[in-house]
Amino acid sequence: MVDVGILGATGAVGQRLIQLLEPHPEFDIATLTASPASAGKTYKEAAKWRADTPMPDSVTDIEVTATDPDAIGDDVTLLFSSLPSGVGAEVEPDLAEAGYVVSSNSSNARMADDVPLIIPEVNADHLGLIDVQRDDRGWDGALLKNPNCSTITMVPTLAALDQYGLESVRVSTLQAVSGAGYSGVTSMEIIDNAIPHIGGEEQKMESESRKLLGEFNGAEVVRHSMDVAASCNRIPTIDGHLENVWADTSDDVTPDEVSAAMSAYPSATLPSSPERLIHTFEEPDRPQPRLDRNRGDGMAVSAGGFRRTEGGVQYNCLAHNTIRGAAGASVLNGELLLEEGYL
Ligand SMILES: NC(=O)C1=CN([C@@H]2O[C@H](COP(=O)(O)OP(=O)(O)OC[C@H]3O[C@@H](n4cnc5c(N)ncnc54)[C@H](OP(=O)(O)O)[C@@H]3O)[C@@H](O)[C@H]2O)C=CC1
Ligand SMILES: N[C@@H](CC(=O)OP(=O)(O)O)C(=O)O
Repeated sequence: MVDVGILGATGAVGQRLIQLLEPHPEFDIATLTASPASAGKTYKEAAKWRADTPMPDSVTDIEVTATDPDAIGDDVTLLFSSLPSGVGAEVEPDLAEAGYVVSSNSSNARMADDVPLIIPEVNADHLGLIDVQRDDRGWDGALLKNPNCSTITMVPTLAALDQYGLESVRVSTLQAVSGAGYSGVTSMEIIDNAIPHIGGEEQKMESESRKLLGEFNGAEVVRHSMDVAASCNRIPTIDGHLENVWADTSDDVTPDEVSAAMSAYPSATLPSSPERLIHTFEEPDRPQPRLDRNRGDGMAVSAGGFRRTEGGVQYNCLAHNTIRGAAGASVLNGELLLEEGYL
């Protein structure tokens, strides 16, 4: 078993990380960190537990530490980070320099040239960028990232379509409130409403998807040439981001071929990867957040509503934003690091 720590363990994503790591076959939770206000308290004193399963007994009496290299034990090799991005930008490089391998969910440094941005089923080979990073920065540890939750939902479906020559992608999202965190959107703002703006989200979808589907040539990731434009919207669902995608391809492709290609797209064999990565539906009104977000224990992507367009195909896709889109994505990346010998 590998001793691991969770940075930002008291937050919404931190609690999901505890849910996923407590029963994990390869990882043992050894350290929990949070802000200076929580340091020194037991986890049950520091965390307002809001997850949908009880707080595991094994973490209740762990003393929460500060989030800095001196406060984290030497027995820990892997850190899962769910810090606010400003805090992540300050402390994650120090932790990697101090020898820890950091699998981070926070948005800072996702687009840095020597930081791998990984979805294991899509671009596991980009992990080789860690060797470039260690050479460049002289680190014994490492920093890798999972993408933004809306990007993770769409990219596996695009990866399945790329064989037909992806040229252009247009996407409009309907995002759940959990993506904004517990205090992110008030009930007065979102009930009986939809908010057609999520700061920075569109730019993240446009840039991260081209890095994820790019080619790693041993030195850098050459971005995919497709053109991506996004429009992001908040709606009053709790979990599960639904997205309407228009993808234009250089080759002619039928809706049936697209559905078959997504359905056949291979999953990985890591402990947290779902048996089937993309579930496809024939029913035109699926996937739906409430019905489909928990497929594959929240780690699968769903797609449906396939329709021919002038330049390619239109479809809808969905994933659980705080599992596949956040905590589960970081855990999967940790499993990949272990399998590939980076721990
Ligand atoms: N992949 C994705 O798309 C998603 C990513 N996220 C990202 O994950 C991160 C966490 O989000 P979420 O869990 O909702 O946030 P929360 O606000 O719920 O939790 C933040 C955590 O960080 C800790 N923290 C706050 N300030 C500091 C500090 N100065 N030093 C150390 N620790 C600090 C908090 O500790 P304390 O309790 O002591 O304040 C808490 O544990 C964010 O970067 C968010 O953008 C979130 C959802 C989806
Ligand atoms: N912005 C996302 C969640 C998030 O925190 O994304 P990021 O990890 O890119 O900051 C949402 O609101 O649903």
